[in-house]
Amino acid sequence: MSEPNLQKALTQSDLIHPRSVLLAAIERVAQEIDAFYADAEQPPVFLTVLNGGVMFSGLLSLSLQTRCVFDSIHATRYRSGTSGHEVTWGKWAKLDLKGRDVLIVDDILDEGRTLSAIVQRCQEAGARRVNIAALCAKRHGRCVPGLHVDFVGVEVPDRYVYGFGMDYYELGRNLPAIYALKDGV
Ligand SMILES: O=P(O)(O)OC[C@H]1O[C@H](OP(=O)(O)OP(=O)(O)O)[C@H](O)[C@@H]1O
Ligand code: HPA
Repeated sequence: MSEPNLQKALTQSDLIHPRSVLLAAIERVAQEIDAFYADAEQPPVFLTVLNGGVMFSGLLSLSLQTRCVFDSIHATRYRSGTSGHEVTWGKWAKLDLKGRDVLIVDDILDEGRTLSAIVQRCQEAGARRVNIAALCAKRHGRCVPGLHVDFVGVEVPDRYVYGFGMDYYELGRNLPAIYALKDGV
């Protein structure tokens, strides 16, 4: 493949969700999460999934009333490209998750393999309760059966999406909106 070109990709993409829509969705998700943890006995572990979850995580955390403790992990399946492979682990949480409520915060639910693997590792680490917040969820029928995402910001079409944390060959993560490559690009 030739050198990835973000400007060219943008001409071959559609704007799916502008910043204003995403910020409103994040506010709503924050309220849902606050209601969910209203009776929690201990601060949940707010577990950001690097790299793509960073923008969502930062904005969401600033809108939450819930007192949390913060940690992060890195799991990747797309390895800077646009198609998935097996899950590869970068860093794991520093906090001990045993007996804790864990809120996994990621940018996208696509086929759900990454989030399934993270949930399983949290459970193996002894987490008491594991929940998931995703900025967006892709509309298709290929998601891992049984995976439940508790809090979803917006839906996106079944095309490669980028922006607002998600990359186009590592470019475009700081675009303040979500774009989708047109079919066939
Ligand atoms: O539902 P799935 O099909 O498993 O895909 C979703 C995962 O893919 C993305 O990560 P990616 O591998 O692109 O890593 P990155 O966040 O470091 O870019 C995203 O952040 C999710 O973790
Ligand atoms: O469409 C996508 N865009 C960015 N990252 C992703 N990870 C899974 N699917 C996607």
